[in-house]
Amino acid sequence: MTTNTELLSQDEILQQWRKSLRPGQQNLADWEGGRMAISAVPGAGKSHSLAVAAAMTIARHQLHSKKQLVIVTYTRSAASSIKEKIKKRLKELQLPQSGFMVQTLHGLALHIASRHPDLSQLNLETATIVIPTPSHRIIRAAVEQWMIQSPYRYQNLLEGSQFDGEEAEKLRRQSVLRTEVLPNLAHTVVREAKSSGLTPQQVWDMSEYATDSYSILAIAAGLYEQYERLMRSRDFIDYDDMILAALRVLENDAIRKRWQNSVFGVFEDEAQDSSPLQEKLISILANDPNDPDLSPNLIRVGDPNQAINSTFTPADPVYFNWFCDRCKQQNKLATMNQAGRSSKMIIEAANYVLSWVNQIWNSKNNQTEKPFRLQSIQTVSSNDPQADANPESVGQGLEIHLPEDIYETVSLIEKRVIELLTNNPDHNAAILVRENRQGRFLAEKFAHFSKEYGIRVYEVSESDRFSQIPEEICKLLQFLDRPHSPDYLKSTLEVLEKRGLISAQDLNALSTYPEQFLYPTPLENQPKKEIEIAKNLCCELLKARLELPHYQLIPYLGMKLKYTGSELATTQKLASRIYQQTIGNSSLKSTINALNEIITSERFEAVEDDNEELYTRKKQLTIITMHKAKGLDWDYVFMPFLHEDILPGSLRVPVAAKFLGEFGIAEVARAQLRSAVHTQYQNLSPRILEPMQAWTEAGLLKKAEEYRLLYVAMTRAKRLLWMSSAKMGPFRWNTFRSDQSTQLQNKKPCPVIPVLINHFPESMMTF
Ligand SMILES: Nc1ncnc2c1ncn2[C@@H]1O[C@H](COP(=O)(O)OP(=O)(O)OP(=O)(O)O)[C@@H](O)[C@H]1O
Repeated sequence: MTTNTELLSQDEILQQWRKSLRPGQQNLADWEGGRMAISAVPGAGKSHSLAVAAAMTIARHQLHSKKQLVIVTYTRSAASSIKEKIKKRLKELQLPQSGFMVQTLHGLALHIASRHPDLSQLNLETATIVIPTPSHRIIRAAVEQWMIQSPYRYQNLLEGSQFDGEEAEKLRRQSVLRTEVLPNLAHTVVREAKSSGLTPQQVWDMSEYATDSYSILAIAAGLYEQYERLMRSRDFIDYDDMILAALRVLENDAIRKRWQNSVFGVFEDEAQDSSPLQEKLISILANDPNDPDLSPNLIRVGDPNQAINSTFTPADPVYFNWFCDRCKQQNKLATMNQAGRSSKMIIEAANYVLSWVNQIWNSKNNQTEKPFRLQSIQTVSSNDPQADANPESVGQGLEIHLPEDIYETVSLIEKRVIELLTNNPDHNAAILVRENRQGRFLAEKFAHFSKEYGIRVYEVSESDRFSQIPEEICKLLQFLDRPHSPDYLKSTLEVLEKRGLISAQDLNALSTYPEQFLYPTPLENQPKKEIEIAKNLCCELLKARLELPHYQLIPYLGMKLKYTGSELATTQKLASRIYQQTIGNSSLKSTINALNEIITSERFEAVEDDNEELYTRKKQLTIITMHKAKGLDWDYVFMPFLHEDILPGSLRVPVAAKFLGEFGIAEVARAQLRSAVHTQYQNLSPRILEPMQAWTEAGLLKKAEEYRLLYVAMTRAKRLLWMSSAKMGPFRWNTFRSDQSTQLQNKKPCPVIPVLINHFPESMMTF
């Protein structure tokens, strides 16, 4: 492709490039303008062809800094990789590099908002960007405010489906509502409503259509309203505020036209992950300034079958699917269905899973969309330009094991990885897990690989764990500062439970009366063993508070939490930083304040942009979650612990919150908002589902997404896809201890395992 291009004319080079693309990819290169959707399969070369088509468009239309092509991607690393590809192509054509801009959606929004601070009302000099998780203090404060402002609704929740007025139960329910149910609800609805483009007032309006006894949507609207008020008063902004700020700028006719005049068109990658608000922003930019009814110059490329963020972000593949359907009616939908990444066997397995899942989505579920868009992956043609496209399978290509237990799983993987990476040191391998705890367990078991076999083991979630250290320490210090606060006691117990130091139990019951729990009188019944252990641990922590100077408390707590080597080092670093920061004003309170500041402002920087090349080095075994594996590939992919209770799993009502009914309020609110937005999108009046109906819908959406996650994971493999489902495993991974003290239980395999074995009998490796 790059040979001898100096001798060719620009037209000839463009022709060559076009020829180097696969049939589906060529649609992108042939685009002349208007709206277009490209629905692609995993490994189809979306980013590759988007970059080629972008360079061709820039050349054909002679774009420049005042008339640019805007390319939008979802992560900063994807943005920089596409940018490099386009630059290289333009260089070949000897064209300047100024006719385009590659941005993440939020980067683009900030770019627009910061140019017009008066219109965007966004002052980046003073504003702090926050990610409001349920435990974030802004969410907690919104909940407290709401409780004061809506005593009647709060009382109604407290009474739940039945209540006999008993004091201890009342206190327990208060704790559950204040520290679990309402923060979760606030977090979910703020995210869902805001990125769907709804204001608190619009959620209030929707709630008028609801008929449930708690008025869940009215509670949601109230929480959202409080959140917005608090954010404004503290000069905080969240990610959606950036997009809203850009949209406010573009409401101004003259400014909007100026922006539209400077944008030739917009190409969007990973379009299945867009929220309605994001779609709105790029559509406005892509519109013709003089005729908004004209089809916008907008290409959206995505794979709806790889939408795996919809249960924790408001992205929803339904919007991209609708966009595809709209384009299809106008003959503007193209598909990229050839992919060169995987061997034929792996492609067949992935295709089979896709069609089987859609098939079992039986008539009872026919209200919800099917999990997958029906498109099967095809192998590429024999003259495909991709090197080693559809490589030969290694072993059986698909190998399925049913080990006796998770420990046998470990030895099977160990044997296979050592054999494969020793014989093929240029190749790489990954174990894809559903939960971080599984990854931790495997990383511990394989820690000796590097020394004994020269195989590097790289556990990706390690850095995530480090970023939780300040928060965990802070929670414990708050408890030491005010041990009689039920909230602080509960957060401490949660940390201890998460770290496997106490067993899983109803923490609300323990924390309702801190005094009684910490210092029981001899008259009280002998507590159960697990409660005794929790109590003793808490008392030990309190004792240390009296005995140690407070600057030594942080390393002490790190030790008590059984942090390992590098975690301890991080704790030490944290301690010395806090020490520096609080010199001259050193007290437990100032330490907590300093920690709080680190937690609020730095989470944001810790996100994203880890170097993806580190994940795919040769002779390395990467241990990574299925979510994080998206967009990457390895020669050998291992997927252990495929059990039905996790994949596809099901939604559960937490025991502590059962007094509210047989549904989770946050999930219900989200499903209600979602269906209301969908009906509005289709210009109908909002349809608000009944709570049980919404709960069922939420459960189906979760299952559908889990199956898509499985599909994403399977399609990461190039030469070997190794899957297993052990017969015995832990009841739950988050309370599992790897010292073999946890009793294992019988586990049911993920339903696709028997289906795959049945269809591909030669893949079954356990006899
Ligand atoms: N026409 C082509 N010529 C040469 N190489 C290609 C072509 N199309 C795709 N490729 C190569 O195929 C590989 C996969 O492409 P890419 O990573 O863009 O796929 P993708 O569609 O983003 O996959 P996924 O969505 O599964 O992550 C890349 O190495 C890319 O360079």
